[in-house]
Amino acid sequence: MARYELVKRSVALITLTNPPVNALSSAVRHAIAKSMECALSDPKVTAVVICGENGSFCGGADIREFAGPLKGPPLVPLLDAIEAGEKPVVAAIEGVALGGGFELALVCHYRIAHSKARLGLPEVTLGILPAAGGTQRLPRLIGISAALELITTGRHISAQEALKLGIVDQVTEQNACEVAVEFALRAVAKPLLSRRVSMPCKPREIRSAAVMGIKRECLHGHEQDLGMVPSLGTMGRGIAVCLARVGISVIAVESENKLLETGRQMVIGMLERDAKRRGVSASLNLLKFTISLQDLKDVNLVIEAVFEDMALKKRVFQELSKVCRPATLFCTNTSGLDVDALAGVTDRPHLVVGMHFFSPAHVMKLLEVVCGPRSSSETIATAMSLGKRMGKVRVAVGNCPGFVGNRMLKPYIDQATFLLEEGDFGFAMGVFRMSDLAGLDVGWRVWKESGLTGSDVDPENPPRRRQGRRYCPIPDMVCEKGRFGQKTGRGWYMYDKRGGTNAKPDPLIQILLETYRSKYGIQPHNISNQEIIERCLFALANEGFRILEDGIAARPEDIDVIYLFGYGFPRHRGGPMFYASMVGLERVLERLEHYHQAHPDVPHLKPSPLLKKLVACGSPPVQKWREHIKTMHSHL
Ligand SMILES: CC/C=C/CC(=O)SCCNC(=O)CCNC(=O)[C@H](O)C(C)(C)COP(=O)(O)OP(=O)(O)OC[C@H]1O[C@@H](n2cnc3c(N)ncnc32)[C@H](O)[C@@H]1OP(=O)(O)O
Repeated sequence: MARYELVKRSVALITLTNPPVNALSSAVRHAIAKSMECALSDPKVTAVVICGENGSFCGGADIREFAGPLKGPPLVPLLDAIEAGEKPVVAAIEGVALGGGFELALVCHYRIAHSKARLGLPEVTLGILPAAGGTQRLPRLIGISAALELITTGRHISAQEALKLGIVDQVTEQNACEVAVEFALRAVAKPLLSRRVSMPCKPREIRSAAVMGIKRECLHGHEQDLGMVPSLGTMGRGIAVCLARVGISVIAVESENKLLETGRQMVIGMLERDAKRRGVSASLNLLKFTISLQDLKDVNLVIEAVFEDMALKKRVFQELSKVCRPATLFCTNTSGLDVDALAGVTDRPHLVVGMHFFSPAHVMKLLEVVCGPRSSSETIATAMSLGKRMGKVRVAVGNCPGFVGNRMLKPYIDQATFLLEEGDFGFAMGVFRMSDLAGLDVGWRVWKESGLTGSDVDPENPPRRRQGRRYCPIPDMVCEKGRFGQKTGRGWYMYDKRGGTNAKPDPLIQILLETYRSKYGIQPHNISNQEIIERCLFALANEGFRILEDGIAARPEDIDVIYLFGYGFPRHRGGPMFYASMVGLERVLERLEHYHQAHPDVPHLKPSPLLKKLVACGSPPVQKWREHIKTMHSHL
């Protein structure tokens, strides 16, 4: 199903032989895998050429196998391995490269096409989507709009158009295979990194990881021992489960034997339930629990998930630097702290990266991979690839307070609380339910740390203003009453019990609001649904535009993915940035200008320069915004 031969003494020529169009049957995939193994392990081979017999590169999946179950090696890991290989691979495309065949060509480091060749992703015409990397690699190669057009129409393109788009490196009238062999010989000395379309850098393989966390209670109970005896908290447990269920050995670190036993039982229970649901056996043998940091000395990677406190995290990383091997990667699970400040206390800042999991970590799909300015490409690639292995939707983001998701949340929540201050407490769901679920004390602690509230701050001097801008102290007042949300059974709403989920309006909150408004002479007025939506969502999107300008997210689609998978943004709205584009950027700008004029002390309502620029350029569609953004984070 594939012929393997050595030509020109050093080029492995792999010819697919599955007539009539060399489709990727299970036997062909198997033969490609075997041939690639030979080529990569044979020291005589310096380069590889893949071509198809009888003037056809590859017609994609073998439609004759569609009726039966999938057999043989899966295509995606095979393609990834070709791309990641250390010897240049050249695709010699004659006839057709369609569907999976085109995806095979995309993982080759170079593509030579005969002038009569045709390429395309016709999956959509079969009612499916390209699922072997085409939807990721093609946009990276030729940009989102050109790729989307090809993916959504399924159109075949000529070799000339492929050359113009940047899909192929050369078009030839001669035998494409012979041209490709010569090309491969010249490619031997050239670096491969930039030729890998999906990954600018090869990730490390992670076989073992440690997960460590410190619960809040431990923070207060064992202050002297911080960093020396961490313990596994809620996030740590979820992360440990995610790792073990994909076959990675996990050392979970606990602070003391009693907690060790509780943690062990909880993780084992979670893994067993998960395995039962999936009809597989639980991988309990991969788990080890310890109270000794010394046990981490040989792990490939550590995911620190200690309590969200910078001083504590720094101490943990200092300890880890002493214990772990110099090559061990350090990941911090923080929801907004400075990843670079943590990297700075280690002996290996280039090996430090943020992995922001969302709670519960074994359930929530989203993972923000936070790239610090000193994180190496390999470190980022490894975190992205590990996230993929864990089944996460991963988005690489830059390092700033709150990263993307939580940074955008601030203006959104601010607007909701200002609306609460001004008018009707009318949200049946939304910000307040979400805050109750997340825990109101989380934001309260952040505000205290940033000097917005707390015993050092005089709330009346001046009232309802902090750091020169409008400030609503109602959330602080709720927290001061010990109402931290669902976990305490009381928050913005009341619940039937601690940890309960059945939210009911609480008359005490209504009284608190009325007292507050009368103290400050606020006349409540009805606020239209339209104003609520516009102020909250346009402020959210406005911060998204700022994030794009700052190079913290590479593209608006990334922001939308974060909001869809991490923050429950309604799927049918497409995410905050897509929603803004659907509403119309001109309207978003006009409304933000209107609200900023009415609330000049709320800087988040001031339209961002990027939004203004896009409107001035005629409000291009989302996929074109990138062309108008100057700052791009080097890693994203
Ligand atoms: C594994 C990862 C999954 C990826 C998804 C996919 O790859 S989906 C499949 C994507 N590929 C296609 O949709 C290609 C469909 N085929 C065509 O468009 C055309 O057949 C062609 C390749 C452009 C050739 O067209 P032409 O007009 O020259 O010839 P025919 O249409 O008459 O086809 C000739 C014979 O080839 C058989 N054939 C075509 N494609 C496949 C295929 N993918 N698998 C198996 N066999 C294929 C076709 O059935 C004809 O056979 P006959 O025995 O002569 O009838």
